Amino acid sequence: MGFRVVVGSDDAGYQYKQAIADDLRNDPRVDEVIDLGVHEGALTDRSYPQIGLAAGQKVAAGEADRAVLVCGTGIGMAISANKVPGIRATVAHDSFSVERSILSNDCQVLTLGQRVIGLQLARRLVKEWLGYTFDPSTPSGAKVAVISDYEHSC
Ligand SMILES: O=C[C@H](O)[C@H](O)COP(=O)(O)O
Repeated sequence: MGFRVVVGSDDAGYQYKQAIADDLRNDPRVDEVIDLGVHEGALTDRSYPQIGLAAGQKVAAGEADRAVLVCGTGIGMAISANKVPGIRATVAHDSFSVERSILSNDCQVLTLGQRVIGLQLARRLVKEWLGYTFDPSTPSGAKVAVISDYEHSC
């Protein structure tokens, strides 16, 4: 079974979100692309907090496996998605960080900054990101479990 991937952006990340959504729809590893907007790419009343929170909720509810979110820097999307219990989101603009975000940290959410990196790098990073799967039996699994246990205790 393939990935169900949420995509989302604010106005500042709209063009990259559209390109990444197209790539995902053509990727055989992806079963479903869920586009939470924004859909216009012009000024809207929804910005990174609304989209980041909605994406996090979708993943936390089990309605999607992962999310890739784009804003100007990736920072606001990461902060917003991380407010949803159970979500581990990070901005990552290089291959190694993208790899470790899955293999070390089991992040379900990758965020990118349209004002920070080029489009072709962003597209390549998403492609690489889909190739990694977290293994909870590795030493990293115990570390991520500390975070999950803390959340459950709150
Ligand atoms: O992290 C926030 C994003 O970069 C956003 O796209 C731009 O935010 P701003 O308009 O508040 O600078």
